[in-house]
Amino acid sequence: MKIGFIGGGKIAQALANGLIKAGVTNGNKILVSCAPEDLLSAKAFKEIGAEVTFKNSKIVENNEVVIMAVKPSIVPIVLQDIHNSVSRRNLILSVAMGVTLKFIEQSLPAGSRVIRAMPNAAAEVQKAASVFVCGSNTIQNDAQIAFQILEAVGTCNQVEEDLLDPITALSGSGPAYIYNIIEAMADGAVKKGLPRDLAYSLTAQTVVGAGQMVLSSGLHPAILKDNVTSPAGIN
Ligand SMILES: NC(=O)C1=CN([C@@H]2O[C@H](COP(=O)(O)OP(=O)(O)OC[C@H]3O[C@@H](n4cnc5c(N)ncnc54)[C@H](OP(=O)(O)O)[C@@H]3O)[C@@H](O)[C@H]2O)C=CC1
Ligand SMILES: O=C(O)[C@@H]1CCC=N1
Repeated sequence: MKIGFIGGGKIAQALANGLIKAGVTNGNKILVSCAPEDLLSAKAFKEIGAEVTFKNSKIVENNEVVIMAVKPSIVPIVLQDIHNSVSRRNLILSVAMGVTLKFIEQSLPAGSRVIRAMPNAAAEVQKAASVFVCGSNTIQNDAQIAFQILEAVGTCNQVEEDLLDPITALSGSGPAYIYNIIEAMADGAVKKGLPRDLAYSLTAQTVVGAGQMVLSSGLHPAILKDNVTSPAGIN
C-alpha cells in the first residue's frame, strides 16, 4: 500500500516502521513531508527508504491514503497547505489528538473523506491499541483501509467520536504511564541489588504478562491481583 505521511515525527515513524514490519507497505511506497528544520525525522524516513518532501500538498497529490501526524496546533496550517490539492480521491487519516472530524472536514473541500484515529507508540512493535472514527463523507471501503492499517500494528476498534478524548487519555497516552511504572519498579529492584538491565527486562516482561493475563483470562483485574497476593505474602 502506498502511504503518505504529513509530519514525520514519533508516531509517524512508529506507524511507518510497524506497517513495514507487517508487510502492509515498504519504504519505497512511503512519501513523507517533514518540517524543513526537522532533519532528524527526514533522516529517519530516508533510512527506511522513504521519499521525503517539505511540501505537504505533494503528499496529497501523490497518495490516496494520507496519514496526518502533526501536533494539534499545526493541523490548521497543514489543512490550509493541502486544501487546494485534496479531492475525493484522497482519504485523510488524522491521528491528531483532540482535532474533531467537523473541524477537519470544514477546513477541507466539501465531501473530503476523513477518518480520525488514535493509535499509540507501540505501533512500532505491532502491539498498538488503536481506534478510529469515520467522517461523514467516507465511502464503504474507507473503514476497511483504516482497519488494514491499524490492525497491522496492533488491535483496532471502530468507535464513536465522543469516545476519542477518553481513549486518547487511556491508550493513546497510556504507554507513558506504564513506562513510568516500569521505571519505578525497576529502580526499586536496582536498589535491592538487581543489575539494571535485569531489572528492566523482568519488569517489562511482568507488564507484558499481566496485560496478557487480563486479555486472555477474561478475569477481572482484581481477581488476578488476588491470585498473586497471598496473605502476608506467605500464607
Ligand atoms: N506520540 C504518540 O505516542 C502519539 C501521538 N499522536 C498524535 O500524533 C501527532 C504527532 O505527535 P508526535 O508524533 O508525538 O509529534 P512529533 O512532534 O514527534 O511529530 C510531529 C512532526 O510534525 C512536524 N511538523 C511541524 N510542523 C509541520 C508542518 N507544517 N508540516 C509538516 N510537518 C510538520 C514536526 O517537525 P518539528 O519537530 O520540526 O516541529 C514533527 O517532526 C499529535 O497530534 C499527537 O496527538 C497520537 C497517538 C500517539
Ligand atoms: O501527547 C500527545 O500528543 C499524544 C496523544 C496521545 C499520546 N500522545
